[in-house]
Amino acid sequence: MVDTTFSRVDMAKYAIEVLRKKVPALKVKRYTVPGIKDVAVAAKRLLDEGCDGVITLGWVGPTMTDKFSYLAYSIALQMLQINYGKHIIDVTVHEDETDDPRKLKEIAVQRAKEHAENLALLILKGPQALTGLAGTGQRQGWPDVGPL
Ligand SMILES: Cc1nc2c(=O)[nH]c(=O)nc-2n(C[C@H](O)[C@H](O)[C@H](O)CO)c1C
Repeated sequence: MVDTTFSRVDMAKYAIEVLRKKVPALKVKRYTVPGIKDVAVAAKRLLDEGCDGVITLGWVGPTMTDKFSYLAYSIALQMLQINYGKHIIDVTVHEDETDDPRKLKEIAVQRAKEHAENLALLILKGPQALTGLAGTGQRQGWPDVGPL
């Protein structure tokens, strides 16, 4: 699990909490860096140390500079997961998703928890772990939108 000091919510705390409760056998390593542009190398180091997958907990500020940083970060994570053949679940909260700070925290907590479970399932049960939910309009942090 890689998180940042830039983030305004300690998402890793909630992700670890849910994993401890639901999959206590899973061993979690945590690596905290200053910001999203420092995350890719941390994720690479965790994979080099033998982790089966990584969840990244990023926070993107509201300015255009922040958004460009996110683009660079996101491309780096895509390249890394392709090169390693292991999942890197990119949990990102965009600070402008809502103007309400309480709602923003709720989004961050919920997104981190739900994706931590997704990664745990993919690691422990493999490619069909989420197949039962395919096409169901799942959203993390916001209410699910449901199937059409
Ligand atoms: C502009 C900017 N925006 C963000 C952001 O939205 N989210 C984030 O986590 N970090 C940001 N940073 C910091 C960089 O990611 C990085 O930590 C520094 O450039 C040091 O390498 C920067 C510099």
